[in-house]
Amino acid sequence: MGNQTYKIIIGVSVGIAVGILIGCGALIVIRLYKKRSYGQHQSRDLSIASVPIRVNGVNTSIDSSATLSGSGTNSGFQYMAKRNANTKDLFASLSGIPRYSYKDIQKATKNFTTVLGQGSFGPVYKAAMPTGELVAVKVLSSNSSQGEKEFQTEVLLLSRLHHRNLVNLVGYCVDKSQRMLIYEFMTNGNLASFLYSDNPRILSWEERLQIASDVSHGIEYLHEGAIPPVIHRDLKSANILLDKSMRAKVADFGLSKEETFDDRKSGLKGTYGYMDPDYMSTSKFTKKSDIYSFGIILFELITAINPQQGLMDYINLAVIGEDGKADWEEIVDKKLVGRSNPEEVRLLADIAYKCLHKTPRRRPSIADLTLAISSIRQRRLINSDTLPSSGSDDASRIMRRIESQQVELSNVTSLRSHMSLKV
Ligand SMILES: Nc1ncnc2c1ncn2[C@@H]1O[C@H](COP(=O)(O)OP(=O)(O)OP(=O)(O)O)[C@@H](O)[C@H]1O
Repeated sequence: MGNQTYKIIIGVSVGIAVGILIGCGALIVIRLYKKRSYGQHQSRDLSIASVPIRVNGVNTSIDSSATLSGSGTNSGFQYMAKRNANTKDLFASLSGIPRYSYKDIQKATKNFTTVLGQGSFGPVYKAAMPTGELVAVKVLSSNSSQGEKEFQTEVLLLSRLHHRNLVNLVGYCVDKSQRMLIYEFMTNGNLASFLYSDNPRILSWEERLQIASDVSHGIEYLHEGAIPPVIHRDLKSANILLDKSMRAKVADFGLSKEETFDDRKSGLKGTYGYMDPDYMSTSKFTKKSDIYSFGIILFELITAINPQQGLMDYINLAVIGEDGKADWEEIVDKKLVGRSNPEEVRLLADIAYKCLHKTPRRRPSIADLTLAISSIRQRRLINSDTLPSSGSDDASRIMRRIESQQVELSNVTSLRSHMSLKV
């Protein structure tokens, strides 16, 4: 009897021990499996995030594993280039857009004679392709440290993103050490040159509203049309290009460059005057940082004051008006006085100001902004008989107020530079 009980106890104990062992083993297997599939999911996300895919219906999907090494210092192209010395073929197969030889471009640019501009990437030349199509050729300077990476980003991105408000990439050149990007030609150059240079051509209020609307559509496509979404990171008036009908397109994405801010090498990307203060303090760049930059562009359209030369001070002066409310009339571009509808200016400035909210999540989304801008334009169509509404008395009163604001602004700016000299 005692012996029987002893055997039962041993049997039950062995059974429990085996059960526990099997249970632990199963747990370990499940955890390992979960970890592996999470890792695969993460790396798939990374590869997708580094290569946005357009949603225009054309099947341009590429093997995302080709870009897996896009994270870190090696881009997908570099990784593939190591596996295959023939980089030209790789670009062709990955981007799906035409590749040209150096000789083709040399001929099309008439040996690089007509310079359209100079960016941090290198010079931009005008060219005529054999089909007669006019294009702009961006030549990557050999001393551009960020250049190769930016070049690859631009080709990968732009070959997938197509929208009427984005500057189209129509070709590229990879020929020995030469790297060039070929874009559709934008006859009227960049928006900044209309606002800040001695350009005699004045942008009308209607044109400014149209430009605001075009840009918001371009950003809306990047933020909400592309899968996964694309954040531009360097929205500014110099990156808004105008075609022959003064319709605007967003340019230069993928080419965001390392810039120093406040003379400190910070690794922040973007351009001083357009950078979201929240991004500068957290280093976290979101769609709402693009919204901030778009708000600055809207204020540029309203005021024609350069963000790198006191635009924010100017805006703040208007906000601390006598009654504590913003007085946007005081900051409108002098060239628009008597030629714009003050109510429309106020509506656009209110929208722009919301984009600058210090808390990113309280800034509007690009879809909200597109809608708001289009409602100003619709309102304009409905009320077209009654515009412009400011009479000549009104106009000279507004002009005097703008002038006094500008004096105030130059006082603020000189006080600031005086103080920074002392520090
Ligand atoms: N597709 C184009 N059509 C016509 N002109 C162009 C085109 N692309 C660029 N340009 C001209 O060349 C200039 C330089 O362009 P690029 O994009 O290289 O530099 P950026 O945007 O002005 O400066 P950064 O590179 O520092 O941001 C532009 O300001 C514009 O005037």
